[in-house]
Amino acid sequence: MVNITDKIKEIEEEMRRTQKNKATEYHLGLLKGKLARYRAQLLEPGPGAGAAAGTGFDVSKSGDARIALVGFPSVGKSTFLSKITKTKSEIAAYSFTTLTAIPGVLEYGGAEIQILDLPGIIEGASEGKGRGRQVISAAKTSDMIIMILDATKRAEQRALLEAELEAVGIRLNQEPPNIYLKQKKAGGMKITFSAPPKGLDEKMLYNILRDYRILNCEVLVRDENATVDQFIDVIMKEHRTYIKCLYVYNKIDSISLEHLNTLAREPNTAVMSCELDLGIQDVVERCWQELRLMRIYTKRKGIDPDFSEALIVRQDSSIEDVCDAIHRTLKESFKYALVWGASARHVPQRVGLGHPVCDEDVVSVVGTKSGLAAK
Ligand SMILES: Nc1nc2c(ncn2[C@@H]2O[C@H](COP(=O)(O)OP(=O)(O)OP(=O)(O)O)[C@@H](O)[C@H]2O)c(=O)[nH]1
Ligand SMILES: [K+]
Ligand SMILES: [Mg+2]
Repeated sequence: MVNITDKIKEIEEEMRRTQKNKATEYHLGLLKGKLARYRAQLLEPGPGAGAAAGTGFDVSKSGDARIALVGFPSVGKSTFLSKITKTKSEIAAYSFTTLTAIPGVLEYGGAEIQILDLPGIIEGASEGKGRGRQVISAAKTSDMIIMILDATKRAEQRALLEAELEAVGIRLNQEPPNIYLKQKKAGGMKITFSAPPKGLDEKMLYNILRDYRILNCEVLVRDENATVDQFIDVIMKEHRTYIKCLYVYNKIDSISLEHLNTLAREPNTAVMSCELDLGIQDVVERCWQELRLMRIYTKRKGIDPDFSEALIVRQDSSIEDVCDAIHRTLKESFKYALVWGASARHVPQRVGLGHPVCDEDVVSVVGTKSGLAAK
């Protein structure tokens, strides 16, 4: 049996050899499609693969959100965890000091954010080198990734790590593509472009779909900048995870001011020195902004709201999510809610379950049975 890793290598090699031009773009598109399929197979726990193949570490999610610390060995992941949480994870100058996932809790803005310190990963992690696959699976379960980089190391480290995450279907700081794909039982392929993209055409999509044995389907490409890679991502939707990532360069105490300025200008990037306690609070604030968690204050009838304790809900939450956060059966007796704050057109506004809330809204839930108003 030919090993999947070998097949992947073969395709990557062929792609490197193939010159990119108008005549080869269909062939390259097909190769990309095959590559995506093999990579997904590689991550599926096969017979005898054991738990290490596809699953992460045995740490249950807790708190309002989870952030994973991902990076090469000895960049300072554990040092950072120890700075921002009460958890102490072993710190040392040698690689692979951390061998499992160590969870800590960051308290910020009334929220509890779980921070996952992970073992260092190395090149080839996506193919199973080291604990790479376990680390990556843990990263996939998080709401956000902090990619910690060593400011004293070569610039390629960032692209290398991105490629490892990319290879297992993690898409950093990207929105899911604006392409609709629906598989059907019959009727052939119906491919439509709402605005013809520059890098895609019907023949290319047709070839890839046929290679995936998707012969009956409806496709609508709504984005004129859509790429082949994005189209493959849509086919492989179940294997793709879209996650926010903040790139953090640590150890800036050991580089020149000039180099520091260059690093700090990269997109989605922060710089810090755990050793000198520089920039750490800034990283924490950037995380809070990226997670876009909302603080909702609840209020009982006739009593002032309690501003000392916020209910934390995720971005784009509605009154329904607020109810669920208070109690899982509250919705059943829900009549209406009164809302004060940025989401209310007038105060208080009487709203239903679908009403979207804003950060720092005050909400009072009114139920059909007595005693069910928000705590
Ligand atoms: N100069 C400098 N050294 C740092 C800084 N932060 C951490 N270190 C040192 O870097 C080394 C590695 O730190 P760790 O926190 O163990 O790194 P890690 O990323 O958790 O490493 P692994 O668990 O092995 O992957 C230690 O010797 C730290 O003292 C910093 O801001 N500046
Ligand atoms: K280390
Ligand atoms: Mg560590």
